[in-house]
Amino acid sequence: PAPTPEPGAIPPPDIVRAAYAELVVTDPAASREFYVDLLGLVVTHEDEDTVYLRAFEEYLHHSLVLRRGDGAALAALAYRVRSPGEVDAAERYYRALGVPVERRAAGATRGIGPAVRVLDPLGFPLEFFYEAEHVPRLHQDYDLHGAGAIARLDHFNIVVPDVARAERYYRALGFRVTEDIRGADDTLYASWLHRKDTVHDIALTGGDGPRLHHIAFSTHERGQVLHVCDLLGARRRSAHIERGPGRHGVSNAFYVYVRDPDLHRVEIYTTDYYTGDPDHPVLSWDVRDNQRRDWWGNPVVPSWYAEASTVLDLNGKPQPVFAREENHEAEVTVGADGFSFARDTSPQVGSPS
Ligand SMILES: O=S(=O)(O)c1ccc(O)c(O)c1
Ligand SMILES: [Fe+2]
Repeated sequence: PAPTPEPGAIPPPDIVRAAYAELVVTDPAASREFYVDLLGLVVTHEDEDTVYLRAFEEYLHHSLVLRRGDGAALAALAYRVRSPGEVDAAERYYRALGVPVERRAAGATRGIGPAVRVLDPLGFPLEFFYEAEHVPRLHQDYDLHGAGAIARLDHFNIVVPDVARAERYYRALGFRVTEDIRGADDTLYASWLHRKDTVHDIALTGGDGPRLHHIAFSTHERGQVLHVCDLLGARRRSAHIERGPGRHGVSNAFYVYVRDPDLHRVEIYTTDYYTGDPDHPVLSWDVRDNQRRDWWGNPVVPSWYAEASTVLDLNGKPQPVFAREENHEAEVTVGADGFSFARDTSPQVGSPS
């Protein structure tokens, strides 16, 4: 079981939201072209090995760092905490869990203040910070926005072998579950948890892990998601589109997934829903419901279930991946994509009567 502290032993850090990801990329110039020229993110700072990117609504230095390395991987998922003291709280909490913990001086990552990096019990390199350099917010610089203007980073999605264990760990960190996908035998296939008042800051996808499934950016409107797709088509780069566009069942968000030059997966996502009241109810889906992952019942491409990014430890070493022991979602559903039934019981078009 995940080493979670006795309730009330050491309080977890007060986490505000998912704030930035640091990805290792093998060709920063190719990655820059993808994230800037195709997705439209803004360069806050760059040197020959590193590019610091942000979206138009963001005033912190960056929400994505691309750093040159030999192998594509996740170097860190960073959460913003509510005050400088909560960085110390993060250090105390994770030292009590007995996992690797490193203090980082201001500037260890350009634009970020004093921070703590940990290798968490799930095997993910997490960073907790408060202070960060403010840079101009471009939310009304409409002359700089493309028609697909990305507003902000929204969430991380990680692949973990044991979703229930991971969910316990994140709930102990103060995250609250908004939606999940369960089997008839109560197997937990996926779970979405939040700190900010949207559907999630972190999503847990059952599979061989630790691996990074995707990072997601939000736009304000569905048309902006569609423009990203149209722009990729216009540039003859449609091969970057992996899944969608479509409407999610879980979260109700409109989405598309693209793969970057290193095959890191990025979701462009919009119009999920408010989750800020204390009694916000959990929405549970049946794994056999073929509208759970796409509200229109469109198939989930196999690569979306199977492929994910390698995760590094605090010394930059790729983490071993452990096989999921429970059922894999892609295998428990039947039919074209493994779907078995829609939410209603109307006869399936084209299915044998
Ligand atoms: O495919 S799902 O509807 O389960 C889904 C919902 C929200 C997400 O952010 C996501 O990546 C996937
Ligand atoms: Fe997502």
